[in-house]
Amino acid sequence: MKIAIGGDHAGFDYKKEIISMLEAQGHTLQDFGPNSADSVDYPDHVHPLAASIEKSDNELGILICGSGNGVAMTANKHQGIRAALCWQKELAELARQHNNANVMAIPARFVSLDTAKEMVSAFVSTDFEGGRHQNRVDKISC
Ligand SMILES: O=C(CO)[C@H](O)[C@H](O)[C@H](O)COP(=O)(O)O
Repeated sequence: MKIAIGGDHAGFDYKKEIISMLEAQGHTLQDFGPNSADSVDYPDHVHPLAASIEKSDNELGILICGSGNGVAMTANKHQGIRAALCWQKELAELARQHNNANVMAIPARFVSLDTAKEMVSAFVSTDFEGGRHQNRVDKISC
């Protein structure tokens, strides 16, 4: 699967580890940065990531920052994005199963690297259930 990844300086260390894990799982990663732990403004990295998913260059997106809030707020400004803030595996699964989330936001300063990896593996391997959920997801885009 083609996956976009990005965030800000607070998620830089986790981003490296998650890229390695996903590539080992056979996925193709497009890294939207940042490329160091130097302080950055997350919208500069989130908007192009979100756009790449909207035009189907990538299927899913992973965003990593300190709290997860700013990257999620930014990504959800894009009509074709459904970004979910997740902090445990079950939320990552439900974001895909019930909400057909195409982006997951990870709060790196509040979850362990192992939890982040577990969430990402769950997110990219869980399918949308459709059915009753499809009607609800269709109504998100007012
Ligand atoms: O919401 C945020 C960005 O999506 C994060 O929590 C940021 O990583 C955080 O605001 C960065 O704070 P810093 O003091 O500038 O490192």
